[in-house]
Amino acid sequence: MAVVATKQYQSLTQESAISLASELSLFPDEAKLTCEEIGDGNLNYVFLITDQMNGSGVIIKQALPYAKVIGESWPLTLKRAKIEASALKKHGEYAADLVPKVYETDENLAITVMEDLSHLTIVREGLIKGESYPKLSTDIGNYLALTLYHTSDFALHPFEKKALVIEFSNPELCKITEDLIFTDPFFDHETNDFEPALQVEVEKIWNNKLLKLEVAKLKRSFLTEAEALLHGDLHTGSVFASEEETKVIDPEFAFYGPIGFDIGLFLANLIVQSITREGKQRDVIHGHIRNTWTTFSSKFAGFLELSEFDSFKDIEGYNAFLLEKIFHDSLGFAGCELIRRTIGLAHVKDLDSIENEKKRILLKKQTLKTGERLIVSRQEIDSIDAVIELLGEIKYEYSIID
Ligand SMILES: Nc1ncnc2c1ncn2[C@@H]1O[C@H](COP(=O)(O)OP(=O)(O)O)[C@@H](O)[C@H]1O
Ligand SMILES: CSC[C@H]1O[C@H](OP(=O)(O)O)[C@H](O)[C@@H]1O
Repeated sequence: MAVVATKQYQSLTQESAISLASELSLFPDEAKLTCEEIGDGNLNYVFLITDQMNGSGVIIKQALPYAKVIGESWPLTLKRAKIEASALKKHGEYAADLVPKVYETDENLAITVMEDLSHLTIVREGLIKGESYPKLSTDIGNYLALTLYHTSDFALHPFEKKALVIEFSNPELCKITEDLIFTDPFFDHETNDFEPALQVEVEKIWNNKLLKLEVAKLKRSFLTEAEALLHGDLHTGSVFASEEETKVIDPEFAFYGPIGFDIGLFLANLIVQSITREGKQRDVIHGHIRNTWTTFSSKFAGFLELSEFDSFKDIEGYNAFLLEKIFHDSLGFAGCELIRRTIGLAHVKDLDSIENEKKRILLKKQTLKTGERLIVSRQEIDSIDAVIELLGEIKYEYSIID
């Protein structure tokens, strides 16, 4: 719904965000509103408007006509705001408790007005501090099964599914992923960003023909397999949580793509945490890795058995084939995410905030190696326990850092 249809796009300030909140009657007349821009992501403004009378708040997220982290030299479509709001609503139809409520949207202003989740913590930040989120992997496993199944050909009439593929066509944001995850890190490209101490490892990646062949296959899958409406950027910075709640935010990269992509990105960001931890601290992350996959796969398998639109659902072996394909795809996509978060344009705080240089470089090398192994060996890795075993092999080298 266009709430202020006559408005031309202008980027909001803290003052104009408050005026907009009043204009949209988001608060009672007597409210005393304050505003803070809290966006720490790469692309958008996020304004938190709070009523000082009772502490209640709303979020106004606004897309800029360029990528915030780069500046005006990287123009970017404002349509991403509509995609994000529509994806939140579509995923909310199936996983209402796991996404923020959307109150208003306005395409001209490229804004989404949504539920304030400030009582929760961004999972990446919390995990770095050692906080634990007991429900995280069950909730994300369920979110993945619910959103990916219910937007797929298994659950939708073919006409409805293809209409959604059109609605969620998101070429500019997909191009970012195609470049930053599936291409640039594997070539000597100007967007790459890594410490000189990684030069030898990076050049090995650039010269690894077998690795590049497998990345090419994964990129092709991303480009061509319109399996389900993906979140499109499901890293631990896109998840808010507490001990009781989990909410997935920021689906502006949503589009119809391969199911394993969302799973792989989430697993990769857990794997980064595993790599940065020692001893027993790793077990909780390994538990989340295992439980994300087992929750997703058991729920998704159950849904497949009930599919209204899959004529082959009772053919022996077919559902097992689907789950195996999703698993191997997920591992490959996880590998690409691990490599791009280490040497590509957009890094992760889990690794970059490690102050001890020797340790940081060693862990980045481990991350690159793990990414490479997941990509190249994904078809041979036959269970989530085998992934955890592979992570366990890192322990020995890790113990020689200090
Ligand atoms: N609904 C929300 N409630 C509270 N804070 C939010 C909400 N959405 C985003 N934020 C804050 O803004 C930050 C950036 O949001 P995000 O959607 O990830 O932006 P970007 O698209 O720029 O990556 C988040 O890390 C979080 O701190
Ligand atoms: C210049 S976009 C880089 C990177 O940023 C996005 O993440 P987020 O919006 O969560 O900060 C996405 O991962 C892109 O690949």
